[in-house]
Amino acid sequence: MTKLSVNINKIATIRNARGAELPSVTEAAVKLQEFGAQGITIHPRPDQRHITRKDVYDLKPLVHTEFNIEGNPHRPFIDMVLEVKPEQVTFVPDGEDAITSNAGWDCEKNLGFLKNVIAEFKNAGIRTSIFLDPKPEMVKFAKETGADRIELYTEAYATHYLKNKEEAIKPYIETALEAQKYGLGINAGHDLSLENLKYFADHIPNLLEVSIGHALISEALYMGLENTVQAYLKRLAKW
Ligand SMILES: CC(=O)[C@@H](O)[C@H](O)COP(=O)(O)O
Ligand SMILES: NCC(=O)COP(=O)(O)O
Repeated sequence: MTKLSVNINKIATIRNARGAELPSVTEAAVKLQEFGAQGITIHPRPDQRHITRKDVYDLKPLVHTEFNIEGNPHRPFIDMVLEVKPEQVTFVPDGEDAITSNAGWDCEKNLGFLKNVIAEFKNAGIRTSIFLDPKPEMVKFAKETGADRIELYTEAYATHYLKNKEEAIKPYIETALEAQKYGLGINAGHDLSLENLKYFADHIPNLLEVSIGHALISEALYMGLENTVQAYLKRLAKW
């Protein structure tokens, strides 16, 4: 089964436009779980442009599904996540000024760094995942870091899906098979949508979790959050 973890960054983006509590990030997390979301993902960025540090702490007691915190493991991020103790932390090598995440890790170059960081989270009993481009040759280094899972960075798949979905999915299947060989769990995310999700989920073996935010929250403007979550769950169903 592939779990749907809803990324609520965009709820915080709208809230922050007015600086008050509308819409409420915590209420959205509660409702999304009622509507069937099997996890809540947040990606607090150093400039707190959407999710704030306060949100991270406020959400913790309200997420009874799976709490996934994503981010670049700088010291303040590491300390905060160790204190909050989510079920999963996902490391993303994003620059502070990046509009959104735009690359996976070079695990070979950053091997020592990632090993140390992952060891800290292992000691705390928090599952670790590392954001990875669809490059099969990177998987063996991802394994060496000690991570439990990889998160496939699906931006390239989403971009090329409409032009040639068979070609677009190929490197993802190859990377997933390599990850399976090394005993790594497989997550995926970035720009997945109602349109492109089913094909992805049907072709990636043992896809454990997708985290989806931008498209899901956008689609919910027209369909409502409950209908949208249900529509995503249907795309992931295997019957
Ligand atoms: C790692 C990833 O792909 C998502 O977390 C994405 O980066 C969302 O972040 P933003 O909402 O800041 O674009
Ligand atoms: N890890 C990916 C994520 O959380 C959501 O990415 P997006 O759907 O907002 O592009």
